[in-house]
Amino acid sequence: MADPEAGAGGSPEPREETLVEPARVNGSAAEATLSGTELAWRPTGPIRDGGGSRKLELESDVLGFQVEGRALKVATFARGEEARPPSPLGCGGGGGDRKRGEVVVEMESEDAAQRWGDAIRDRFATLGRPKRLLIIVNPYGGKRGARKIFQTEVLPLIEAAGIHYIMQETKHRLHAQEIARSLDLRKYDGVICVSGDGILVEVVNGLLQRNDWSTAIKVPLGIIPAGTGNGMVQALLHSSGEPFSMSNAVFAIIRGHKRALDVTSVVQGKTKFFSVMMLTWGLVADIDIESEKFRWMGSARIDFYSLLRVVNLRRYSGRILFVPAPGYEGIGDPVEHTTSCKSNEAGNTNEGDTSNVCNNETCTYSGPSVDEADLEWRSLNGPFVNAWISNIAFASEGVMIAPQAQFADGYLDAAIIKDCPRSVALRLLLGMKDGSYIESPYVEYFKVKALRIEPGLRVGSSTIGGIIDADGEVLARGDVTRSGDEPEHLMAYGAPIQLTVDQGLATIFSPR
Ligand SMILES: Nc1ncnc2c1ncn2[C@@H]1O[C@H](COP(=O)(O)OP(=O)(O)OP(=O)(O)O)[C@@H](O)[C@H]1O
Repeated sequence: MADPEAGAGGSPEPREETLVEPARVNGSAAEATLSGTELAWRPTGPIRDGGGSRKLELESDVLGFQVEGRALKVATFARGEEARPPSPLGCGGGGGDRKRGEVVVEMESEDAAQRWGDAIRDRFATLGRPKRLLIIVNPYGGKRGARKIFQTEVLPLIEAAGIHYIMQETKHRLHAQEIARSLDLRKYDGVICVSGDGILVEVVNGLLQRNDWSTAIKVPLGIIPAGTGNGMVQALLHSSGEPFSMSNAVFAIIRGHKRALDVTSVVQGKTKFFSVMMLTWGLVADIDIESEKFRWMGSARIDFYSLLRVVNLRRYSGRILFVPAPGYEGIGDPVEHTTSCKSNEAGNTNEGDTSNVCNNETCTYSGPSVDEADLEWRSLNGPFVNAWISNIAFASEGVMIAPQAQFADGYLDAAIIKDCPRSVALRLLLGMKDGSYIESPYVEYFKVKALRIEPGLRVGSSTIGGIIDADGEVLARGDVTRSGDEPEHLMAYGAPIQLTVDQGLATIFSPR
């Protein structure tokens, strides 16, 4: 029944009706109340099983519900206990793992149960929860566990939340990009990747290759960690104070909170790659990519190869040019004159709008509009040991590369390791666990609006260069000739590669 007092008190905001109903909650007589997005009940008869007054926040404690006859069955996913006693301060939550549970509210009539079901449905709608998802599963990523993760960790929660879904497995490299390029976005409230970070990046690139890229890129993206590194999930959960776990990643998507995400255009001539995480050149890229040949060692391969690389520390010559963010104008030296890495796109018919590349059939995204004349470039000169250029704080669960990075501040965080002794390089690698390495005098840490790498050769060699890797994809390689099974690299090592940021262009599901 409806509470006649609800909405009284002169509040200017239109308020949802408060529902109050005599019921049996998990078998005990109680008075149930639905007020705003809070479902509460207090016992009206003998208290059983230690039960007293309880409440659930629909937003943060509830996966979904079903109405069956007179019963309203609420699937809970609360921390610690199924539903918590009201806090004297009016706030709940706290630490601890979430556990699934069920609260059965048995009403006196089917009509009442139906009315409550409708009211809860309306209140979920105001929370922006997704109703239909496309879920892309990469059975090949990480330890080849994505299929199982989907079945055992994702599906039970998605089904309890009443979300309709289509699942599609990737069949080959760049398949997720193809899916994103052609999918009918009207059918979905989000695209979820059960994979490593690489598939998320393929989806972003696919969306930006569409004619309708400017609306397509707004589809909320989500990621469930099933890859080798999982930096994006770690960055999202850490920024909200949530521990890294599969269920926290899934529930973040179900709850429907979203945040804007910068997209970086990585450009060399006419070649483009769109990144949402990071680019690395030097020591870390060498460790990441070259250690592949020791995959048989399992996770020890990274530690083993890191040590090997530190003992035989490589330095790379070259230049890093950048347009500093406000507050970082003192880093490096001023540069008199630079020329853009961006080519004049043949067939670009949208003069004055550099966000589009058009030919006769298509009009895709080409990166943010930047007036080169307005930019004041500065530079750092090599030799360098490593360069990280990142939009998010974490490269993987245990590697914090850019502690001050923000998802949508419109800047990239650069952490440049200058020439240093081997013992320092080892300490810096260890300090990447918690981000403390950026305090070293051998590291320049700053934010940029744009950045250009002019990668040079390994110091002491007249032929060998390094590796440039963006979001796990090898963009350019100057160290070896490509082996037969390695995909063709997008860019040439040696020619400049430019990065510019489009602030908050994409959208991602996030716990907060
Ligand atoms: N069926 C498939 N067979 C082979 N490769 C695939 C398949 N599906 C996707 N891929 C490729 O797998 C790569 C890795 O994907 P993902 O990001 O999910 O995993 P990862 O664990 O982070 O990566 P990696 O294991 O390579 O470090 C992507 O480049 C993607 O194109």
